[in-house]
Amino acid sequence: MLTDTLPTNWSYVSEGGESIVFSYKGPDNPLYTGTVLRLRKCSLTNRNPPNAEAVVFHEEIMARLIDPTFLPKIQHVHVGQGAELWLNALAALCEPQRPLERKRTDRIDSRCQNAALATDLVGCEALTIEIKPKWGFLPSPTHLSEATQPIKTRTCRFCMHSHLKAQPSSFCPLDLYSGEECRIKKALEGLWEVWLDSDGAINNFRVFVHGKRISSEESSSISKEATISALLGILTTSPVLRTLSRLQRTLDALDIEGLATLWNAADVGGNPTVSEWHEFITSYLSSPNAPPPATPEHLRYHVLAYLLSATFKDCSIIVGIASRTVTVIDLALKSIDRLSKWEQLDREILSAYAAVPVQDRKICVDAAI
Ligand SMILES: O=P(O)(O)O[C@@H]1[C@@H](OP(=O)(O)O)[C@H](OP(=O)(O)O)[C@H](O)[C@H](OP(=O)(O)O)[C@H]1OP(=O)(O)O
Ligand SMILES: Nc1ncnc2c1ncn2[C@@H]1O[C@H](COP(=O)(O)OP(=O)(O)OP(=O)(O)O)[C@@H](O)[C@H]1O
Repeated sequence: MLTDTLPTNWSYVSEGGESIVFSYKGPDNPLYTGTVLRLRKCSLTNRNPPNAEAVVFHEEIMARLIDPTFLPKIQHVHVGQGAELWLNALAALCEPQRPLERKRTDRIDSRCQNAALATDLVGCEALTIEIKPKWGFLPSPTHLSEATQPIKTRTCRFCMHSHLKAQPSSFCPLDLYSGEECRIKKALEGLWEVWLDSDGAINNFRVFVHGKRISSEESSSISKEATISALLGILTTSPVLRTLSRLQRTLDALDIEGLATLWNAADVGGNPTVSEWHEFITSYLSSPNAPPPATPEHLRYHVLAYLLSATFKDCSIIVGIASRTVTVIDLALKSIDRLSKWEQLDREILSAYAAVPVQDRKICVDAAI
């Protein structure tokens, strides 16, 4: 039980929209040494399932799509007796280290009895880099409307979304996923620039030194050239980015536009059970490049595929510089009730980008087309 450890044994690492993560720094313990603790946060927008379900999804479903060598080991843990007190103490301890914008919106969910322990990917190395690579493909034109087809097949979703958010960036994910050394280098330099310019506010690049996230103001403590060169050597030889873009692409065969046409004609249903996920994965793996036709009777297949694609579009990788390891994190299950949000966001992104004069639009090159 977690409450057998002291809240002070856990040191704040980082957090996302749904979870907050701590690294174990207490006395040697076979259960906790070398692990991080992932706790659920509570906010008005928290839609993720409880951690127990998230662990099953990770261990059973994700492990069928990504070689477990490239995944952290995750296990479910009970917080134990006195959970609320223990979690409140941890919440108070970490508050000074949390980013302001996160403090304003959420906190550790101190009523939650469940948590997850995962392999600590940043605490055991001198230098680790976290990259959120986002969408790694241009959609096939087949299911796009006449209006969006010329735009979506030239500029990638990340570059258009950055325009909508008024966060111009020289980083294009398609460079990072390209498999070509010079393009990956350009992407890494773009990420480095974004890190420096946004002071870490943009979440695509994070740097950890001995398990502590460093701010861009501390960037002089590491060498940019040496770090990019090491990252380049690791990423060009690892299959992880290729796997992620292949999964994203093959699981999103219709684009949200084609999927929306289908769901307007049939009922999407509720969130899948674990056994439905297993059936889906078996069907997908039998012919990943040949999905069923885009007809209402295959809506459920395409919806499940799109949900998984969304997970892979939003995950991150952690690269251990000395260990030369690449590990995929944040493979969180997305809820079916986000479909209409994604359709709406797609419309907003496209309408903002359509207003950019054609000659000023970015041309993103999808190496796999
Ligand atoms: O839609 P996107 O591409 O902005 O992705 C969201 C992410 O935004 P960003 O990567 O900053 O652009 C967003 O990241 P941040 O919270 O901005 O760090 C979340 O990852 C969000 O997923 P969830 O609500 O945590 O399940 C992500 O939402 P989903 O699209 O996965 O629903
Ligand atoms: N196994 C791990 N080892 C070390 N650090 C980790 C590990 N897992 C997550 N982290 C750190 O904690 C942060 C938050 O974790 P995670 O991305 O899983 O949370 P999230 O709330 O689901 O994120 P998002 O809102 O982006 O979906 C990560 O960005 C990473 O910096």
